[in-house]
This record gives sequence, structure tokens and C-alpha cells, in this order.
Amino acid sequence: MSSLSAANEEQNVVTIKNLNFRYDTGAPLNINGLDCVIPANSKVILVGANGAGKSTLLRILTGVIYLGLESDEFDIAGTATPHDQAMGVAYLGGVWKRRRTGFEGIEPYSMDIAARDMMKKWQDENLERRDELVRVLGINLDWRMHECSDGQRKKVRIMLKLLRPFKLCVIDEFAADLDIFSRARFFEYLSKECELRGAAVVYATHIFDQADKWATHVAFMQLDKKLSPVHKLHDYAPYQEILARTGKDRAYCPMYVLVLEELERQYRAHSHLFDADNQCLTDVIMAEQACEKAADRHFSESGKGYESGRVARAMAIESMDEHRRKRREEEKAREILAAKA
Ligand SMILES: Nc1ncnc2c1ncn2[C@@H]1O[C@H](COP(=O)(O)OP(=O)(O)OP(=O)(O)O)[C@@H](O)[C@H]1O
Repeated sequence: MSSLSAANEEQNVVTIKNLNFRYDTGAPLNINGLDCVIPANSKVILVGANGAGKSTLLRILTGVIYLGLESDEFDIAGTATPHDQAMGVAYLGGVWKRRRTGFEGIEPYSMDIAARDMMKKWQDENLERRDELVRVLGINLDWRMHECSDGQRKKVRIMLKLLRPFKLCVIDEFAADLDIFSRARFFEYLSKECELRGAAVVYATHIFDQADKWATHVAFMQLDKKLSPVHKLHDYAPYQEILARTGKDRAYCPMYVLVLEELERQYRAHSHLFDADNQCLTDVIMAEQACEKAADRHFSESGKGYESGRVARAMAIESMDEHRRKRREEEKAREILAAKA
């Protein structure tokens, strides 16, 4: 390891101690006593049920949320006041609007302008990085933004956001529109960037196709609004145990299994936290069950078994038969009448 990489390894990119935050005064905390330490050269998958607070944490890390934060320590890439696109912080996430106004403004990424002319000054100042991102993501700089597909537009946005070297890159489900080939190349690029400059990436996602190959750490935003430790996958026992499963228990996507089992564990431990406004994990579990039913249905409709809805379907077919029979009788009666006339 070079001395530069060795020095990079020793620094933490993020150090937060006992952070509390709530969106609305008097409402329950949305972030509760959060501790978060992210070492240099780490690629962290941030997971949690819908509504657990992942996006909220990512907005805090990137300075999008900056009011109402209370903490004992707050250091993001060497500053207590991070900003997206400043001092080494890059945020690949949706625009956050706390309260919507009637006028949403013009969406710059949908304007009739060539990709090469978007934020032209920044592109000119970072030509080498720009060209590498163009190659990695498969961008054509002549694309006109108003004619781009969602995936193409996302690629251009990623290119522009990463023009400047980052120390902390925060991704909030932003890579989901990229095709799997582009996504694989993009994650390789992020790995190289982390290694080169002791940077870190925090990636919140519900999709784990790259996670086992790419991630070095995992953190759970839990149902009690607390963040788990940022676990190093290499020595995180539950993950290693899943990797070691063989035969019929073998996990083909270990990160997916880890997250599912952890969410189930949290659900069992914290089911009392669920109320009418926060049915997040139930959604996850129900979505999973819905998938299984769909697969079962396919199986059973080939005539091999029972599945819910089959009785209703059979009754519907019967009643349609009845309807057809009556219609045929009526037609026959009309023909007889016509013949007699
Ligand atoms: N602008 C806002 N004003 C008030 N409450 C908010 C706001 N944004 C989010 N919340 C609340 O904060 C909690 C955490 O939301 P957040 O978007 O951080 O969850 P998440 O873990 O990113 O969920 P998902 O997986 O669905 O994206 C939720 O209960 C949500 O209703």
C-alpha cells in the first residue's frame, strides 16, 4: 500500500455522535441519537424499511437539511457545514422540498440543450474527469437533454455531479435507472475513486444486484429511527454466516438475504412501533409475499395445485358459460320466430 493510501485509510470521512433531528417541532424524532463513523475508502450500503429515515440521513450528510440538528459531534469530510458540490461532497439524490409551492420552476435536465453545454464552465475545468465519466457511463455529449431517455438523463446528471473530485459521495437510489451494464461500470468507477483518494460512498438502496461484489460495509436505519453501527462486511458475523450457507440454503444474493432477515428480526423485535402512519416493514413483507403468490399462481394454473383466487376464477368462467348459453338460447328462439313468420 502506498503511503498516500495508508494516510487515506486512517481518516474517517464521516464522524457523527448523538445526532437528533425532527422535521416538525413537537413531533417524534425522525433521527434518534444517531452515531455514524464512516472510514476512508469504504462503500456503505444503507438499508432500512420505507420511511425509516435513510433519505433524511443522506440529506443531513449533504447539507440539504441543516436546520434543527443537535449533536455532540458532526464532521463531514472535514466540515461541520457540508454542501452538495462543495468541499468534496456530492449528492446523487432527488431534490428535497419540505413544503411544495405551486411553481416548481424549469427542470434544467429536460431543456433543449446538448449534454456538452450543461454547466459548461465546470465541464471545461474538469475535462479529464468529464471524459472518463463519459466513457464509463456511455454518454454521448451531443445528446439533447429534452430528447433523452430517463436513463440517459440520469447518466448526464451523474457526470455533472461527479465532475469535481469527491471525498463523500451520497447516492439515494439514484443509479436505479441505469441499465445493469452501465451500473456495473459506474460502481467500478466509484470503487476506483474511493481507493485513489480515500473517499467514501454511502448508497441507500432496495436493489442489491451489485451489493455483494461492490460494498465493503452495511448499515441499517432501524425501525426505532436509530442507525446500527456501520458494519464491515468482512467481519460482520451475520453476513459471513449467510455467505457460508450451502446446498439448498445457499444464498444467491447474500446481501438481499441479510437485509430481509434483519428487517424480519427488527419487525419481530419492534412490532409495537407500527401504527397507522408507519406500516413500512409490512409493505416490504407483503411485497415479498405478493411475489411468491405470483410465482405460485403460475405453477398452479398449469393444473398442479391450489392457489388463492382459483375458486373465484373458476366461478367467473362458469358464470360466463351460463351467460353464453342463455345468449345462444335467445338467438335460437329469435331464429325460430323468424322462420315461422
Ligand atoms: N419533508 C418532510 N416533512 C416531514 N416529514 C418528513 C419529510 N420527509 C420525510 N419525512 C418523514 O420522515 C420519515 C423518514 O423519511 P425518509 O424519506 O427519510 O425515509 P426513507 O428511509 O428514505 O424511506 P424510503 O425507503 O421510502 O425512501 C418518514 O416518516 C417521513 O414521513
